Amino acid sequence: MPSATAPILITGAAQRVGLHCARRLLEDGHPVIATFRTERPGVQALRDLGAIVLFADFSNETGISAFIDQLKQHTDRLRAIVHNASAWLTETPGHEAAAFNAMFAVHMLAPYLINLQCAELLQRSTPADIVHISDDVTRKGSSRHIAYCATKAGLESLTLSFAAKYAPHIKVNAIAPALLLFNPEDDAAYRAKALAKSALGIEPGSEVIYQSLRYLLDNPYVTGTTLTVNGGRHVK
Ligand SMILES: NC(=O)C1=CN([C@@H]2O[C@H](COP(=O)(O)OP(=O)(O)OC[C@H]3O[C@@H](n4cnc5c(N)ncnc54)[C@H](OP(=O)(O)O)[C@@H]3O)[C@@H](O)[C@H]2O)C=CC1
Ligand SMILES: Nc1nc2c(c(=O)[nH]1)N=C([C@H](O)[C@@H](O)CO)CN2
Repeated sequence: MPSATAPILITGAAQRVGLHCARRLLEDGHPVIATFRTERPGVQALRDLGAIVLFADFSNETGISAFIDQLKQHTDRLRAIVHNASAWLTETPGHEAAAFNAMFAVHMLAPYLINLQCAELLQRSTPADIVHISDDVTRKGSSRHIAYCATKAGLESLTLSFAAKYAPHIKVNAIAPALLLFNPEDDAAYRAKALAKSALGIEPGSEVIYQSLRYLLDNPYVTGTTLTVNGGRHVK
């Protein structure tokens, strides 16, 4: 049975994968602290389910530090931290640096500062985990999402470094999905092309990430690992 005292922090939980995992963690008996940036129906749904829901804008150090201060006013311990918040931005002409900085902040600076400044909260829980949500695209790069891919690759580097730094008390791992959920604006041609990239050829949905998260939380002998959840893109 999960600890009834130490909550699990999951970032970017207003919608889609983060919201699903927050709901599933609550169903499994974990107290949850969820972050949101934009008020969406899912935010109120999590409040109604008993989660502590905190505003967090990880766009810069000021916002990240403000969140950390707010978090520590709500709990003195954590069972796990799940870094799910993410921006999937392309290289828009004239806005490349802004996009890079935005994704560097949310994919690397926020996990880096939160992991450093909140480790004391994880030290008060046994077991204790950090999980980074990365992307299978780091395996080979992306010509259309260069900065996104680079910052997710940086997140996977943080996995290795923090796994070494925090062993043996805190396990640190990553999950690297490929296509999970289409976005509403994805047209039929894009969807067909994306599905054809994997051997299994499906849009699996968010549950495959919760299954992966559950494995990492429950397994006492896995750290410094990135779980590939990509439908077999690498064998296609
Ligand atoms: N969906 C997929 O097919 C795939 C997803 N992934 C990864 O899985 C994870 C979940 O994906 P998905 O659910 O689609 O993610 P979303 O694109 O829905 O983003 C999740 C949340 O991150 C929040 N966010 C973005 N930027 C910031 C910021 N600067 N500060 C605070 N919060 C921010 C968004 O907040 P707001 O509500 O304000 O926009 C959003 O609700 C991500 O890490 C993603 O990179 C990897 C491969 C495939
Ligand atoms: N933050 C996000 N990251 C990613 C998303 C998304 O919607 N939000 N979507 C993808 C795609 O599904 C891609 O995996 C399909 O080729 C990647 N990352």
